[in-house]
Amino acid sequence: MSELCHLNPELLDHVNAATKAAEMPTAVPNKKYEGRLRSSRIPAPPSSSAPAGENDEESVALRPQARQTCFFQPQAPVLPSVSTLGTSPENPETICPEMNPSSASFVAPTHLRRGNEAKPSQPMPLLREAVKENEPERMPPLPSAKSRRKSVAPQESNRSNKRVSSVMKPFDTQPKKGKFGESSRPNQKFYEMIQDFRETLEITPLTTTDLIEPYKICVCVRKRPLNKQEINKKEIDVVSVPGRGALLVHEPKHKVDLTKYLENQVFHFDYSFDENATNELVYKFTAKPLVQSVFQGCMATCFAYGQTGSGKTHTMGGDFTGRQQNSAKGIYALAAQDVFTHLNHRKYANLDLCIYVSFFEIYNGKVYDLLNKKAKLRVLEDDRQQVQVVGLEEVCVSSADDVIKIIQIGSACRTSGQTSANANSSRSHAVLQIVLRRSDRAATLHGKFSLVDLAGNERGTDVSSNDRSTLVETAEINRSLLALKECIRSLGRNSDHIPFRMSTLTKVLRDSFIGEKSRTCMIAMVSPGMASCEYTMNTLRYADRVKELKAGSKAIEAQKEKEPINSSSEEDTPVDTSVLDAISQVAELEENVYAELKRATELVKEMDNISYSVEDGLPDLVDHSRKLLDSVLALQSAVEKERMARLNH
Ligand SMILES: Nc1ncnc2c1ncn2[C@@H]1O[C@H](COP(=O)(O)OP(=O)(O)OP(=O)(O)O)[C@@H](O)[C@H]1O
Repeated sequence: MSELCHLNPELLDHVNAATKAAEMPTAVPNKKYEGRLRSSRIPAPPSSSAPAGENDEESVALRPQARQTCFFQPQAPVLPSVSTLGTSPENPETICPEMNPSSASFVAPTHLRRGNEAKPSQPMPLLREAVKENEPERMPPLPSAKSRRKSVAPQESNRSNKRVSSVMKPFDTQPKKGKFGESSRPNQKFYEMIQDFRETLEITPLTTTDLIEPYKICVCVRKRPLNKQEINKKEIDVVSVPGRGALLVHEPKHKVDLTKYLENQVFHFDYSFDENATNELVYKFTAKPLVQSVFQGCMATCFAYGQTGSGKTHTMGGDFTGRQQNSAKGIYALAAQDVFTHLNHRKYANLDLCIYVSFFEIYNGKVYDLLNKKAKLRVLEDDRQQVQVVGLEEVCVSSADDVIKIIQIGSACRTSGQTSANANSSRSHAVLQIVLRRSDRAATLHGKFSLVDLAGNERGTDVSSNDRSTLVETAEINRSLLALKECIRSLGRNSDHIPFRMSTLTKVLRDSFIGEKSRTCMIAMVSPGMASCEYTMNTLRYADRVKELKAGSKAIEAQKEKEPINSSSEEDTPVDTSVLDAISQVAELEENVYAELKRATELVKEMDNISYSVEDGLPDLVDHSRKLLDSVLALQSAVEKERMARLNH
């Protein structure tokens, strides 16, 4: 589009003239459980013959509910205690365990014992296995619309459906309204369906006594509670965390005839944290094992990933009391405390280590030092592919309190000058690095822990309505998150090729993706509200992709091979990122031209000098003119590519 073409013809003339003058030839420069997650998606029931509007609410809910219950049976483990079913002060919507499913649509299997019942201990099978095994049985032919309510139970004749029918509640005795105390909330029906489903779940929240696995790549998920605003809006919570790494999203759906049903998507990660999990608990299973690895010489990285407002900063930087962030309660500070505990341990005393901290932000592919008034820094790669952030402040620290102060300074610097409406902190990646160096003259690197609060991943791909700067931001965020995923996947495969050059984020974290000494943990944060459902699904799919290729996850790979391929999977649908990539390319080349022009002003100053010698200065002029022309032509070509990409979009 012409308005996007920032190339000034005069600039080209200027460059061409300069080139001619220097007598040079013009040189033209020259990307579970549906899809991948398929096994865990509960597909929509076969299309009903029910006339739209007829007995809609009751009849509709029935079918999906029965299927959901069947689906979840095999994985219902026999587990110790239900805690999340209790009413939480933060989430008054949460159902009390003693509530009985009473909706006309509810079908609850008694064998799915509630957590407060006595159970034998038995490991929970992988959800995806359970789904697979029962897949043919969880979609019995549905009754006709008119007879639906009465005919469902007799039809439950196969193995899994027997279990379902054995616990069916008498429909007609059930109240139609106010079962969950609020008949007036928006999406009340979905709310009831979800609550009914939850009553079938075994809940096993992670506790501090659970085993911590030594993962090379660990991917986990954390659900935050509904916030005040969401509670005021009577938002419904569509995410359930049964524990043992499992998380469910109850996706509200409408059929063509407007009947409502849920698609319950199941994800399985290394750990899943529910809304009651504290930062300390999350820390214990995620970053804490990495601190130890750093003392053993590893390059460890812990990422907080998720949509804006999902809890990344709360997790990494600490929770808020009003506007005051409790920096001592975030993973940053908890890690710092552990670093000093290890440092003082006799096991590591002879290493003679010093601790350094740096804190920077990556916004639109540029690095800004948060410990030096957001000074813009350059990222350089040497011949040995060593990446340096030139001029980055590395502060020597002698206690965890020092680190906490640095976190406060850096966090304040990060958000300074921003209004909440214009906060770019959620559109930038914040990287806190805790570096262990030997106390020798060269301050030899021993280990490094990078803790990364990633930019919000909710940016869309609508290239028609947003302004250019938003598009550049979007392109950069998408690119860096894609690059990050690819780098972690390469690490998981032990691949020789790590595509770290794809983004500034992966460039500066290059050390973290190479070799045996790399350790990575990703905490995917999800918001529980129905309004965030799509973003939540995107977050979980991303995290699932990172996890699925974990090194040594042969069981998962073998399971995948057995699973049928669902061609409608969103995961497998290629996303057209061509426009955003083109925009991103233009932004990068524009920056190059700007840098060359700045250099030109330096040359002008030199020429102003009375002692300037044209003869001596000519090679510099030729060299610079050539570089300038190359960069401008490359920009011109990129602008043209962007125009074409937009036309084809
Ligand atoms: N686990 C949690 N428990 C209680 N409150 C939480 C939790 N997670 C997040 N919150 C609250 O939700 C709000 C948004 O969280 P936070 O700022 O951490 O989100 P974010 O993902 O970092 O967003 P952004 O990308 O915009 O920075 C904050 O008020 C935070 O205190």
